Amino acid sequence: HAGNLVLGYLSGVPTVCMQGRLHFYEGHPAWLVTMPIRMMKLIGVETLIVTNASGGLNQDYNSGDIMVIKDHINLTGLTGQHPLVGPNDEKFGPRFPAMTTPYDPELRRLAQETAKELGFSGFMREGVYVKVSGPSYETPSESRLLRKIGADTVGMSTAPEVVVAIHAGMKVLGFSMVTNVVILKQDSDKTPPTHQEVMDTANKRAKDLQLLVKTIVGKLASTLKATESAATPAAAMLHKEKEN
Ligand SMILES: O=P(O)(O)O[C@H]1O[C@H](CO)[C@@H](O)[C@H]1O
Ligand SMILES: Nc1nc2[nH]cnc2c(=O)[nH]1
Repeated sequence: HAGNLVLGYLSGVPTVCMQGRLHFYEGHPAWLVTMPIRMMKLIGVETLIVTNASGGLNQDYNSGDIMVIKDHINLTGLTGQHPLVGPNDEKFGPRFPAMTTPYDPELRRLAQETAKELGFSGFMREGVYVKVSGPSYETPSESRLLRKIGADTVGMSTAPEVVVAIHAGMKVLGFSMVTNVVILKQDSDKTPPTHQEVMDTANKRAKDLQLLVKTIVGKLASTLKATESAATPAAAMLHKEKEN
């Protein structure tokens, strides 16, 4: 991961883009992993679009599919590594935030509609993402467990960032790209996952996901109050930059 924070305009909308993210398995505590989300909130970001690479637990899924995230299971959060543990900062949100609808239904509908227009329907899905700690990939028994509790894809990120975004009142849209189909059976003759496979599949599908996100952001432009004004600190900074 490049580790850059890129500020600019995407389809005319002031945008902050993270080139890479922090992960819990790298040794960072959950609150630090999600710090960039709070930073985005403070500079005026209203909508968060998250993407990830994941293993397909749903055996109908293929490598290269893009799943619109309908809901998540924050497994590490449920078991104690929750990003909001510690004193609550009321400036961001309440002590006990609801997580009933973390992924905005209107944005999900827009994503599916846009994907259809772009001819992407053949590889679009909608389902549930489960976040585990990693860094090891799952054993077949662990994968069957995750499938049984209702997950369609599995990965090592995203859910903590989304929880912090929802706590702070942001709208969220999420995409999970299936980079490998998870092995559910013991003694399978299928090839075990590798990070190289994950990166290769992600790179092959990257242009499609980029176009999808760019088109969605373009459609959102008319509804975002910051677009043509310097309504937020980030937008103000970018407007100034544009004028110079
Ligand atoms: O979730 P992202 O960061 O997209 O990446 C996924 O791919 C990596 C494993 O190959 C893990 O980091 C996992 O979480
Ligand atoms: N935990 C997990 N993370 C992934 N990221 C990409 N593929 C996978 C996978 O199979 N399991």
